[in-house]
Amino acid sequence: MVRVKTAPATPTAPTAPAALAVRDVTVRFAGLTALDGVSFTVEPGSVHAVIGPNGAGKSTCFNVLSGVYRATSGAVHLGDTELTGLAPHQIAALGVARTFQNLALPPHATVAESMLLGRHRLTRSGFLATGLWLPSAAREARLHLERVREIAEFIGLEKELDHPAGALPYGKQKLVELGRALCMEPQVLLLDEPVAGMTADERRRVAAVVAGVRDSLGISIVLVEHDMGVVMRLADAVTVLDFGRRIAGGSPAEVQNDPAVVRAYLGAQE
Ligand SMILES: Nc1ncnc2c1ncn2[C@@H]1O[C@H](COP(=O)(O)OP(=O)(O)OP(=O)(O)O)[C@@H](O)[C@H]1O
Repeated sequence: MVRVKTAPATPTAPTAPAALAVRDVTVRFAGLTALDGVSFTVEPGSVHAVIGPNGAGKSTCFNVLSGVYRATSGAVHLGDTELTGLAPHQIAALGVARTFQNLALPPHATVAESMLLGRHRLTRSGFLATGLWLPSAAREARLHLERVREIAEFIGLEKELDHPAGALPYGKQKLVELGRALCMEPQVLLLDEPVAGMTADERRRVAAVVAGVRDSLGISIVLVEHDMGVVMRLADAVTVLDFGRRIAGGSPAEVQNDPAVVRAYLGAQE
């Protein structure tokens, strides 16, 4: 008998704004439990911060959401679509875009070119059509560039579109990185310490852009961030981790006054 192998169904992105649900996720590295049965839900169109002292498991959580780490157990869903175990590019294609803590911009590319990289998965024309400069490819390239321009305006970088991204001040380079992620037209944006290493002015500017992404574009944001000022001002909900466990969750005001959170942070200072 000939057996016909059926390909596993390709997951499809939810069409309506969907919640990102993290359910009972555990990650173990050779004897160390970096995340221990962590659950939380990122509501559509909200900023959800994941905080905690050093080594609490924030980066591990971020890496599970973006597909860099595979959960030992538990599941992550975007709406009805399961993300657990998918590769980073598949998760990105389903509408979950990330930025990097360290800059990941190509060294000589302009701001426009760097942001265009984010359009890659939305590009229909193949390399051949683009290389031969066929009218359909030219039309498509124009549309993508228009969108890049709109997003650059949104994040306040329209004047720098033709500048080499690598020559911009650090704060603006981080905005280009955010712009590149927005160019993917995500439903969820994962931000890994977006204001780390910035001046007070740069921090304010990035915080305003992130608030705009939520308020004007309706994109959900998962924010892993050490800067409590930014977290408290921006977040709609906060999940607090300590030693890989979720020790508290709620509004910024609720977690700020939670004795378990105060203990975890005071303990971390000892
Ligand atoms: N790839 C890995 N291999 C082994 N252990 C790891 C790995 N990644 C993280 N860990 C360990 O898992 C625990 C959680 O680390 P993680 O980096 O997620 O914490 P964090 O909250 O992001 O810390 P920080 O605020 O210092 O960045 C730590 O004990 C860390 O040493």
